[in-house]
Amino acid sequence: MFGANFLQSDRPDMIARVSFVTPRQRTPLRSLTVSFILPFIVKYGGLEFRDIELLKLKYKIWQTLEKDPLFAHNAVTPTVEEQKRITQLQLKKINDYKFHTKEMVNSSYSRRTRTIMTINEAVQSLNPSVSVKMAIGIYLFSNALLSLGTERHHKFYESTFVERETLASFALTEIAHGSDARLMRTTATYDPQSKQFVIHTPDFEAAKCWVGNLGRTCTHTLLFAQLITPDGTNHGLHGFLVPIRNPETLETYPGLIVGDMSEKIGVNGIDNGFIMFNQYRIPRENLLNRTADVTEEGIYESSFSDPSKILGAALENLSAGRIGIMQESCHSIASAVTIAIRYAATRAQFGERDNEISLIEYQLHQWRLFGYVAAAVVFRMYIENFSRVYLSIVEKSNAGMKVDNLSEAVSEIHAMVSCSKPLLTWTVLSAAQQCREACGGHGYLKCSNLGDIRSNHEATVTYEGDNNVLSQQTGNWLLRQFHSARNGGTVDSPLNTVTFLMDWEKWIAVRFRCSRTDELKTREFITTTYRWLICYLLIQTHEKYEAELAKGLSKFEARAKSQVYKWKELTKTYAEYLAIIFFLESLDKKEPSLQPVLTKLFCLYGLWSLDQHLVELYQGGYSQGESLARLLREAILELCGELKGEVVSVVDALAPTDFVLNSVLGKSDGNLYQNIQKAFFSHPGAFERAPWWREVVTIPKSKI
Ligand SMILES: Cc1cc2nc3c(=O)[nH]c(=O)nc-3n(C[C@H](O)[C@H](O)[C@H](O)COP(=O)(O)OP(=O)(O)OC[C@H]3O[C@@H](n4cnc5c(N)ncnc54)[C@H](O)[C@@H]3O)c2cc1C
Repeated sequence: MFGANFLQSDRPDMIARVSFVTPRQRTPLRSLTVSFILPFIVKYGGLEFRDIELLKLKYKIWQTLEKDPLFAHNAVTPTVEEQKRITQLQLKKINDYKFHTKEMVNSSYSRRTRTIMTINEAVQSLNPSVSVKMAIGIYLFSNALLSLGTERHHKFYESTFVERETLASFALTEIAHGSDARLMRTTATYDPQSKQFVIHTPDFEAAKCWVGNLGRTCTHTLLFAQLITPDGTNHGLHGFLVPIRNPETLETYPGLIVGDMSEKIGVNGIDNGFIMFNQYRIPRENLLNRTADVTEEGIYESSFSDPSKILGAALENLSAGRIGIMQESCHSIASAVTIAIRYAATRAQFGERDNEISLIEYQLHQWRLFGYVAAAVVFRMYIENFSRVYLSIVEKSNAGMKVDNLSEAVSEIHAMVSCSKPLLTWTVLSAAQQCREACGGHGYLKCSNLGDIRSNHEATVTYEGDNNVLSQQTGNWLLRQFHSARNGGTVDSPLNTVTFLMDWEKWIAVRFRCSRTDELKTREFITTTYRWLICYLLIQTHEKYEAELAKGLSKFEARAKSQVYKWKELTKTYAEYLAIIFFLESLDKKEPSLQPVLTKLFCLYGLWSLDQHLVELYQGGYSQGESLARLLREAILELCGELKGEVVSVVDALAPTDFVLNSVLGKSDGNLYQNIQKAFFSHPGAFERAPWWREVVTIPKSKI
């Protein structure tokens, strides 16, 4: 049995033998290696033994939903309205299945969150719209109630997270302001007479928009508005719990103009909406008041009595959603490369003397795809390892336990997430495109699923922080650390990601000295080169920024003028370095038999990524002459060749079940052409005369 189906293997007698399937053999892919794959999935799929329960949960969800007709795949894209209806019904059904058991609800923060992430991942790979609906409408909202609200909001937490009776939304973005949240113009003015907040939208430019679940379905929203007290003081953006619709009729309340944003270029199951408030009143208690409150009389009070808890809460709100996006991205890239690699293993084109060979035999095809397979593996282990670290810090902080250097850890995690979400989401987007092209014309079929994977993933580069804007925050943090190290101060890096900057002079003095490709295919070469690159880009970015300031520009202008080739390159490089070091930490804990293939994948990812930085490596004098570029590229091609025999098993270990993968080109049975034929022949109306034929033919006039 392949990949994800291993829990129900029907061939326990299979022998571990990683073989390469040529079209001549056309052995079903199914016959490869169970005993190789089983430990590979359990261990290498980012799952330690103690996570087996989560893995079982994921399969339970997939198997349950596969049997439910509501989750059957459509051969034809339904209308936008129908997609919204099905998505909402699917969400309701998932809630009814109660995958979120009572035990899970009452478990530790870390356990609970990892279970939620597992449920979300399982659902995302089937219908991303449902998982986004769930992530915003249930998890983000209930998390925000816990971290920004107090006891008085607990009943909403119960009805959303536990009972699943409330579906919410998250309203921050406005028509005229998205990335720059400070300038949002929706106001919440306190009225001491009625003890209510009056929410108001001054004009259409201040209408909240893009709000997922708002267009048709949510009953409440978590609204961010400028809090204004009766003395006219604006206290900045605060979170409010705002009722939107009658839960029994789904009619919007008077005082609101709510609309659906119509068709998007992906995730059309989500009803993104816009809203304008006309002096709309909500009770004073609906302010989420953990960090600040307004008294009945209208006095603003800030309650930063326990800063460590507040920081922990802030960390959770900022980062948890983005970590969720990264986990979902790991699933999307795994599905995309599974389809393309299985296709490449079974599809043959050209050859000498009529001996056709599989696409996977072509070096060009390997080079196009294997880097993304390596990225899929490295990212999964990175995010798994990083989530663990992150959740344990938040858990300790929320439990009031002492966390060393909490505020520094919060800043470091924020910097890490702010560049990693861009790296992962962008890489997955280009992987989906490359995989689509690697499957040729058949990849363009809807039933390949590559188009849906690509379009549904695309919005992740924009939401929860536009990638280009978000990653600038990483640059701020990195430059601060570098500035301190350069001036003899300390580097605040409790997670140890840039402690090496304390020795920046040592790292920047390193020079390329290799003469054989073997020397490049090592963790030492890859990590050392990345450290050199980060130091070099820090110096370059710092100097550029200082030069712009020296010209008389403001800090804002100087920062804007230092983005291209400097700041942006720096944050991307740091994100790749993070993936590498977190992967290596996990690798060392894996079973020895898995380490050779994982090491090859690691080296391929590292060198494939460094290939994109050759300009800086030469520009900064890390190497002179042709040998660095030549050896690096030779090493990449060697690794592609070395991985050719193992890559099918690697994607089998990454792949979800066939039902979830939902691709005619990527089925695990390897019967590519039979599966395409089945899809063509079963397509509704495939063999029928066009129903509109009369409109297009010219009937010859009778000559009689
Ligand atoms: C499918 C989807 C779902 C969404 N769901 C929600 C939701 O539920 N709730 C919600 O509140 N919002 C939601 N959003 C909105 C989303 O969060 C915003 O679109 C995002 O924050 C970017 O803001 P913007 O669209 O205003 O882009 P802008 O901020 O206007 O950016 C436009 C472009 O300008 C660039 N740019 C901006 N500033 C700079 C700068 N300083 N330097 C260089 N370049 C810059 C950006 O990189 C971007 O490419 C959703 C969006 C989408 C697409």
